[in-house]
Amino acid sequence: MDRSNKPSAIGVGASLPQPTLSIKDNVIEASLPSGQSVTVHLYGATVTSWKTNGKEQLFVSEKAHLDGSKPIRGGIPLVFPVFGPPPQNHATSSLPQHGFARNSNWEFLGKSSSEAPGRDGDQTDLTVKLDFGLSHSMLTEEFREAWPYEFGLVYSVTLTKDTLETALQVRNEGKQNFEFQTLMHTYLNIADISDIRIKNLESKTYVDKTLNATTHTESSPALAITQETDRVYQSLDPAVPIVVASAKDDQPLFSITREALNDVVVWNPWIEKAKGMADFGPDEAYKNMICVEAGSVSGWQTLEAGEAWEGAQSIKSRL
Ligand SMILES: O=P(O)(O)OC[C@H]1O[C@@H](O)[C@H](O)[C@@H](O)[C@@H]1O
Repeated sequence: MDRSNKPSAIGVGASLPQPTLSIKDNVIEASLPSGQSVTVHLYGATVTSWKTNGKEQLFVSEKAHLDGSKPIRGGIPLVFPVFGPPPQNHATSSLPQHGFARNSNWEFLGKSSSEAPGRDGDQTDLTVKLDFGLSHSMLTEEFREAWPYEFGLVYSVTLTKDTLETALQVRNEGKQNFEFQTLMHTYLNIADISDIRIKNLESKTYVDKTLNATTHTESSPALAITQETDRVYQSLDPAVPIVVASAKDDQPLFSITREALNDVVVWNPWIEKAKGMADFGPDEAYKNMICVEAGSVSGWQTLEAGEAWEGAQSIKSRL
């Protein structure tokens, strides 16, 4: 993941095609000349579409609320500063499930283009990065009271020829330390849940939220999803990709590497839970999604006054 943000040398006085950007009704869309595109709603800075070769790579529920009345059911909602229901007697206790980042209005900080060396020698691959910001003063009064810390978030969404990268920087801009959890709640679009296997989780410890949060060790080298699944895999090596592979030919459909996000949640609501979610639809759509969520959620990150932390994921898709 090169997020060095080198300014584009091409395009200055040259006629090479450049990334395009559109901003309409609080929705930002960027496209690369090679055809890939990404869409981000300012509500939650939620990535709601990522297309490569005209194919949608992210799942969004047909019943998702896109009007800012509810976190968006699909794409990549961002979880911060607490994952799941907040614990009692903690600084996050008064916040809603998964915190406030996914249900706050972010600001668009701008677009930057950069060039990466092309795969075939002298060719250059363009990338486009979109930055979004959220800080204490932008929160609703209710959230400001529930979590009264001076923080700054910068969320960067970078589109390359074959990857989507999302990076979150958390800054403590106040005088007191705070604790946080964060997670990129990625809904991957798949043709059929019975045709995928999740690899590189074998021998890893996980908490099974469908079994009273008991701890287990993964025995499968290629995990099939055959029922409601809600597992928090812990202490993974972020450089080892989590691979969602096709069961038919064992080829990767998605490959996810991370930086400083050592936990991975695997979630599929399955039949009954899907039916029970008012914003999930159609009912059968649980077959077309798998959430593989890179995060830092099994403990708390403590951020001291003036300090910053950064975590990131890079999702590569089969083109
Ligand atoms: O319905 P929400 O708040 O978007 O959460 C969806 C799921 O998100 C997952 O990350 C959690 O592990 C699940 O327990 C939860 O059900």
